[in-house]
Amino acid sequence: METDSVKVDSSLWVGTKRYRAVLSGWYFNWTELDKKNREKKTISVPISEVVAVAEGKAEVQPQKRAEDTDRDFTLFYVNRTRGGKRALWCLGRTEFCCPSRDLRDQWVTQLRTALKTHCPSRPRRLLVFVNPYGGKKRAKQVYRSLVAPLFELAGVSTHVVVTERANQARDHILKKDLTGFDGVICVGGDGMFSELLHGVIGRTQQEAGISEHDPTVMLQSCDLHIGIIPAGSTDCVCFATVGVNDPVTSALHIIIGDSQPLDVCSVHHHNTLVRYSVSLVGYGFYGDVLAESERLRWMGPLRYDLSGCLVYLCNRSYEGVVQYLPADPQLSSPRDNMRCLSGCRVCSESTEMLFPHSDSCSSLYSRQLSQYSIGSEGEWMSVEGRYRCVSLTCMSSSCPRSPKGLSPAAHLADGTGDLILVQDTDPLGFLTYLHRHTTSKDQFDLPFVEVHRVKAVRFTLPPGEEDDYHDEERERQSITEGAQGTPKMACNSDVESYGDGSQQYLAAEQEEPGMKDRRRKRRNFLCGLCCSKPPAVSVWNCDGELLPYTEIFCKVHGQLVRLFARGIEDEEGHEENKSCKGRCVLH
Ligand SMILES: Nc1ncnc2c1ncn2[C@@H]1O[C@H](COP(=O)(O)OP(=O)(O)OP(=O)(O)O)[C@@H](O)[C@H]1O
Repeated sequence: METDSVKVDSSLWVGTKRYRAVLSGWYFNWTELDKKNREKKTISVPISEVVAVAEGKAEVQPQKRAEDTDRDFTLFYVNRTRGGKRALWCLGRTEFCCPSRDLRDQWVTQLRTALKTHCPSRPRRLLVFVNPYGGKKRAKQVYRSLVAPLFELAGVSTHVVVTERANQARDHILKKDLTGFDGVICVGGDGMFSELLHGVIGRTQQEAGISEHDPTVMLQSCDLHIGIIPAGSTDCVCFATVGVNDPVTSALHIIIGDSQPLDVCSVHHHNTLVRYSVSLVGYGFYGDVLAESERLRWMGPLRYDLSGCLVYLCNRSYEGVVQYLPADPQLSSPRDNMRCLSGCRVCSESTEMLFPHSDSCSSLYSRQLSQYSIGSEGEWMSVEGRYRCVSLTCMSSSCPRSPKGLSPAAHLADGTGDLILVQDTDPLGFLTYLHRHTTSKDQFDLPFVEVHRVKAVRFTLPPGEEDDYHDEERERQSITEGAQGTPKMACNSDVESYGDGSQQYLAAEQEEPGMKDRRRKRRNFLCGLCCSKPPAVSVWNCDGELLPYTEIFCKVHGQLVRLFARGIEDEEGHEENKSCKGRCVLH
């Protein structure tokens, strides 16, 4: 213990037990004392994980009760419990009784001062978007009963918008005055997160005067943090960045101002930005499953299982040419078994490479790295084949069903993505590949699977296939046009312009009728169990949205956005782990 930094040290009572309490440096500790003043068990709470300090015997809403007994104060803090194998966070609460009122006041003042000093980056004001129709339609209730009371307790003020239409949150962030907000929060699923992601990135580029349509441009990193309160039917981004899908855990990460940088992949078709992705850009199996599940939307979350089975039974594979720009293999590899956990060493070293000129990156190591990166983009590789699926992911994409995820050793913030190529194989082989996502077996240890750590990927159709593709696309478009007039595709005429800079392909409400037709058409396009003519092309699944293009260019933008999260804590609930020597410089 650093005795010179001790702020307060006194005896306190918790219930009938006497403790020695010490506030020193970054920690508040209380140690039980027996009748002979011998020290027993110590409880230690980092100041960074203190949620609030209240005078008297206080309780969190909705049973709020604040008895201002002269000599008591209540400490609220992050407490870890077990939710299966994962660490859930809940609100810890301890009432302390001091020998005098003066001492109580001294404790409260010093604890609050320590909070201000050690936690300057906590959010004070948040813009919250609640999707009342996401998941099981419980988002409003989840927010009201589990999250809002915690924000109030911690003194975080909020402006809450209950959305009335798709893309309202994105448009709000792109167009409205956000002065004074420290972050934007979604209460919903991955679709809502994607809205916030597009809004925050678009707005930042708009303010920086950067064109998002230029696939070669270096995008500006976003300062406005994004928080996710999971309340959707798919909450993969939350699971992969926090480790659990639990509204209280997420709310506590937001309150204490955790900050997790996140790589984002931009997807372009020629010179048009199509979408941003953080978890999956997938062609073949994953695209077909999404297309089929859209058709079965009326079934609710069950549709994913059914469409997965149907598409698996269809046994399809597709031709494609995949070009990729490999990442530096000396830093990490998708098969090195280094899971990206909280405080990840690979991510923190990558920060120095991604931002070599920032103040925190002036080490000799970073200067060498920046020399390495300048003018040495690396050589593009090219492979052509017939694939069951082609997937690019910027994170492990773990979820409750697949705790290891699509690429178990992928990193959240190293500026790379993992490209997984599953060549055409027999149905049993492909089933083995899929099944291994749910077991501890290595899904890449199969002869028909390749995985590469990459910075960019380009997908095109082989020369002969293009004609088939254009025939199918023309056929689809003529049907769409017949019903709707001009088809809604991400061409320049569909691009909305905001102010002087940012342009985004605005997907949902405008595009919805056209997309619906294309999806309706895909009922034929998806062949069923006994198709006479298998389709020549699949469709891209980009974080749960169908893309209207087959030929795309994807580029990974390192640490483009920041989430109120800290990555997955290891099984012991500690930040230090095999791949991390300490708290990451990113946090
Ligand atoms: N008020 C609203 N009405 C209709 N759609 C909305 C509304 N608010 C948001 N949305 C859209 O609903 C979609 C799904 O929402 P969300 O991700 O919260 O739930 P989900 O259940 O996980 O989604 P999915 O049904 O795709 O699995 C989002 O893409 C979002 O754009």
